[in-house]
Amino acid sequence: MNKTLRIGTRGSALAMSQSSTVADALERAGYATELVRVATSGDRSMAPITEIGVGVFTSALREALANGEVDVAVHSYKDLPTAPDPRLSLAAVPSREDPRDALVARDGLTLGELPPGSAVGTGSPRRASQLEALGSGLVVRGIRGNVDTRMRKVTDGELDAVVLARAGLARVGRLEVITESLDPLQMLPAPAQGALAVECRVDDVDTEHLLQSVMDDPASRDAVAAERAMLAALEAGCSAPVGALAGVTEDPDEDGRVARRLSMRGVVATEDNALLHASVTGETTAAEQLGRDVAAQLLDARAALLSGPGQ
Ligand SMILES: NCc1[nH]cc(CCC(=O)O)c1CC(=O)O
Repeated sequence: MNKTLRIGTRGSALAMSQSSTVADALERAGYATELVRVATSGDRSMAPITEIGVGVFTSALREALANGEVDVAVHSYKDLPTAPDPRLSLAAVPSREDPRDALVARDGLTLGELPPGSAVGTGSPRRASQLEALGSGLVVRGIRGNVDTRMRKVTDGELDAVVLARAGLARVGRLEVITESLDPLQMLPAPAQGALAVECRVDDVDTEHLLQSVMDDPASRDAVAAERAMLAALEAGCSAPVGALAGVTEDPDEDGRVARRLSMRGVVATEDNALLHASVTGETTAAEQLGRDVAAQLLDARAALLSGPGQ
């Protein structure tokens, strides 16, 4: 392929960093690239994410790709709607960044050190319900905006802390502001947090093969596939906040063959904000089924809870 690959990207610092990573990998492999900025409704609106809905950051980029304005689209995987777009192919899931959520707190404090009554900013119902479930008296405040806007609320003293994706801070070179990377035992990240989705048109097989061979990471792809399958199954069954994290380990068996195993945990909050957890382990070849198994366990636990004792 000797044409220049046009890579569609949002204009935010996070998006530019993500698309540059993809461009750099392609350039290193000997291909010419060009970044093309596409504005999205999510960038133009300051309304809470819970009101403007999923897909606000990704739909304009997907349209530009489907229309042929660009050849490649780079998304934060967790921002993509779970329904596949039949016009597009998920050509690559590059090696995932650290998926944990991160606390940025005043005076270097950790989550456990924040006194009762501390104001913690997040616009995410998933983060809010897991913070409240700690039982340490934290007061969750809704916030939005880019990384700098959110962190300024801590520097200005308006909030005691904010919770952000560690991957977002890593990508904009701000890891030093983190006062604690949150243990997934307490705070499960959003499904696919820290992963990128690199898409091309479904009929553009040359670009599809190129992206796959240059930057697909099967372990990241499988982990994220399990988490997203869990999310999709839960979306069908309830509208509650969802967290999930899968990991892939490679164990040589007795014959020296490498078995790739996937373990994952999931969490969902009930209407009255109790957390339900479930977990599963199995072969990576069944990644999506494993995700659906966790979702089924969570829906069963929720049904049992709602039907009450003795029924
Ligand atoms: N919801 C917005 C969003 N989409 C992707 C990231 C960070 C990078 C990632 O998780 O891949 C963020 C910011 C955040 O949640 O703090």
